[in-house]
Amino acid sequence: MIHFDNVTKVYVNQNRPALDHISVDVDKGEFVFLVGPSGSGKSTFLRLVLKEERPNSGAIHVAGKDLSKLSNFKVPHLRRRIGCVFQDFRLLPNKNVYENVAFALEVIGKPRRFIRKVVPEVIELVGLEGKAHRMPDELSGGEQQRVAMARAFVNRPMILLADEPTGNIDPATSIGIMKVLDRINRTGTTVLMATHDAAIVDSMRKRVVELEDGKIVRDQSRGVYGQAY
Ligand SMILES: Nc1ncnc2c1ncn2[C@@H]1O[C@H](COP(=O)(O)OP(=O)(O)OP(=O)(O)O)[C@@H](O)[C@H]1O
Repeated sequence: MIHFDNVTKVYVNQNRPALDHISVDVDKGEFVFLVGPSGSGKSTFLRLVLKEERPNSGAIHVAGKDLSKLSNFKVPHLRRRIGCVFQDFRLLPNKNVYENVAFALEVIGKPRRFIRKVVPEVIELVGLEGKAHRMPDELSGGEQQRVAMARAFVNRPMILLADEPTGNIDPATSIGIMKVLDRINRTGTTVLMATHDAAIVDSMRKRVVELEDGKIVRDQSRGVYGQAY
């Protein structure tokens, strides 16, 4: 589903590569944690998957497509098939829960009847039933992140990228967020989550890919956050 072959990314005006000869394969339906210190290249990895950045060398395939051969006008199509969740939720503040989720489908031209059917289903999947008419500022941080996950998932993406989704959320609430991500993963969506949250990584026991200075220093199935010596 995601295939990096000897990928190097050096940002303009940086002498050190953000990613340095990275090769990794993520299969369809996998759940992978991307861990590593600040600046190790996690966000760069996610941006390359979305073709928000281009590598200096190496090849990237996402869902069978060679991103270097994907023309600019096809990039939005790729991004439609990849849901994204961020640390800071990024909800539309003047739209309620239902409208925030529905908007993701409206902008890609889905019919109203379809939207009316699937939005309530996804709101229920993330555990927000009964809160569809709340505005973002009437929700807790954990609830806002559930809305962001519903919005990312409502179009049934093949991949969900999550960049520090529990970064602004207390530990007890984070467990609920991870249950939702796990539920999304169980529908067959490949989940790639960059995180510093050791407790979450240790409790989930999923594949862990660790970056350090742009290099993969560990790739462990059913892994933990820190190195298991
Ligand atoms: N747009 C950019 N321009 C120049 N350098 C950048 C840019 N984005 C990231 N970098 C550099 O690339 C390296 C990797 O950064 P990246 O954001 O991928 O790390 P990260 O592991 O996601 O860090 P964090 O955990 O703090 O989010 C760092 O040295 C960073 O300073």
